[in-house]
Amino acid sequence: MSRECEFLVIGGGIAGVSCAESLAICRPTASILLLTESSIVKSVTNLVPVARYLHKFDVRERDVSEMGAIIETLVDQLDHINSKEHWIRTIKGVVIKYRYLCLCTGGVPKLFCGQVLDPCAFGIRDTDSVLYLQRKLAAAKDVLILGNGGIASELAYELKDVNVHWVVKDAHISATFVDPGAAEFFQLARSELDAQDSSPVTAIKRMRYGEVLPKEQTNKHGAALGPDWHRTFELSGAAGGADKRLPKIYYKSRIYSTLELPDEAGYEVQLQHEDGSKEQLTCDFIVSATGVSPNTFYSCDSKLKLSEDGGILVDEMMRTNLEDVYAAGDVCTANWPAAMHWFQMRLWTQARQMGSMAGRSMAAASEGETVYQDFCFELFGHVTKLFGYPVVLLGRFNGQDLGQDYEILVRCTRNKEYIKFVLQKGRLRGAILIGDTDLAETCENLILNGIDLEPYGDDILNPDIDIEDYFD
Ligand SMILES: Cc1cc2nc3c(=O)[nH]c(=O)nc-3n(C[C@H](O)[C@H](O)[C@H](O)COP(=O)(O)OP(=O)(O)OC[C@H]3O[C@@H](n4cnc5c(N)ncnc54)[C@H](O)[C@@H]3O)c2cc1C
Ligand SMILES: NC(=O)C1=CN([C@@H]2O[C@H](COP(=O)(O)OP(=O)(O)OC[C@H]3O[C@@H](n4cnc5c(N)ncnc54)[C@H](OP(=O)(O)O)[C@@H]3O)[C@@H](O)[C@H]2O)C=CC1
Repeated sequence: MSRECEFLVIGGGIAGVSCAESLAICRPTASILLLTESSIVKSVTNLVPVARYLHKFDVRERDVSEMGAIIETLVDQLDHINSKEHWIRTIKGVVIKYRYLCLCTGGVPKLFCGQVLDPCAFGIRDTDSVLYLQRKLAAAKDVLILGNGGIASELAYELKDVNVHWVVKDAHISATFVDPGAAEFFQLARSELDAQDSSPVTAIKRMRYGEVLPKEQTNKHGAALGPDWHRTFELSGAAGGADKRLPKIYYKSRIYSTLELPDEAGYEVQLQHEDGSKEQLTCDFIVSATGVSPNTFYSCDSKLKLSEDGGILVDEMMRTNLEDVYAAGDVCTANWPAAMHWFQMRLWTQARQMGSMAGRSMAAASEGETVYQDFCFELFGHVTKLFGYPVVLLGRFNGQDLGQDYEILVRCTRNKEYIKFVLQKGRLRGAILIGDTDLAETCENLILNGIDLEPYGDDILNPDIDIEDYFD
């Protein structure tokens, strides 16, 4: 069987859907085909500006058949690309000729034990993997969570009726997103508010995953989960007792070895601490929340250039090294001269921005027009929720790539807000805003305009001075 289209987009995650939607806007009469493994696709909805270039949005799950009249869809799996002759073949043997191809095949969990299937460890990516976690949890008393990023930070405090052993290689929690000060702010808030038996009151309304649960037969290899996914699933263990316990955190530690115990008694895990000492614990299983590897499990007639992290290298127009082949989202690695305030992180926002950029870029190429890179790639911005608090991360919020040559200014009000400014030569280079600070737009302006803040000294974060009025 064979098909033909002008634009072929692979992947029904945020990147693929944003790419197809942007093509449908730019080239409404062209034939656009979205090929995806799972019949549930994700798209952005309720886009709300938090600042001029920073948005928060919900992610909607819908059946691929609801994609609209302009975008054709096919549920199947990409198997092989023939870039010279401009066709691909799917696992089911369908050959699709294309003029332009965009690869948005996302990522897979990067396990600490490599990609080898290990019965004691698994990662979380899609609905399937959470259902697996749920089943394992039902009989578990002790769970080890390895990693210090988004998933570990969410899971460590969300599991109920189970002893959580959280192993992090840093000296503080949630190191991917925050600094030690903010980590302490979260931990204090968590223990104090848990003790009062109330959660921090923050209501960012977002769609919860599973509101549209994939049908059993189409459930495999779906797109990545996202905000609030853990609230949709009952994640309770079998330890009984107190409903929620604080996790036991092992700082500056790594897994040294694992050993399966007889009679399904779980695993004996040896941790190695930074000082070389070892510690032993027993757990039922390990959640390896140790990052993402780009998903490029398909063959190609010519070599796709990959970066060290396995991502498909793309230029500022989202073009790969192969003619008329583009890539976007978690599967790609940005390979253009980075703007002063932007860097890549595998996040929803960037999957959406890259997908849209790829769509615009392919549409322009098809009409012989020139487009320029979107302004969103000038400034890193991430809006999320951690430990119940709204979090905005801007620019080089943790001093990324600034070496030692920067200062930080912090304002913290216990259980309410944590504000950190990263300043270099008097200019704001990044910010962490936790709580309802209303400072996102001001910080965005200060970073982009590069205003010299030296004359204001520490007053810049003086609670009695309204810096919003000062600079807006
Ligand atoms: C548990 C979890 C929580 C997260 N929370 C947040 C958050 O709060 N905020 C945030 O910004 N980011 C979050 N992320 C990250 C975010 O979800 C991803 O960065 C984003 O979804 C990536 O989108 P994508 O379209 O590139 O990839 P994916 O969402 O992985 O989509 C890839 C698509 O490609 C399809 N596919 C793969 N291979 C093939 C093939 N060979 N043939 C056909 N189709 C194929 C898949 O079925 C899927 O539809 C979270 C991730 C996880 C796992
Ligand atoms: N709220 C949000 O925005 C959320 C975002 N996500 C996103 O989903 C994706 C997957 O999340 P996640 O798996 O948490 O990935 P992250 O990239 O967020 O975090 C991975 C963590 O694991 C650490 N790590 C890597 N390898 C090892 C190892 N062998 N042993 C111990 N620690 C290790 C990393 O340290 P180091 O960085 O030093 O290598 C890092 O702290 C990410 O793109 C993440 O950004 C997920 C959940 C929530």
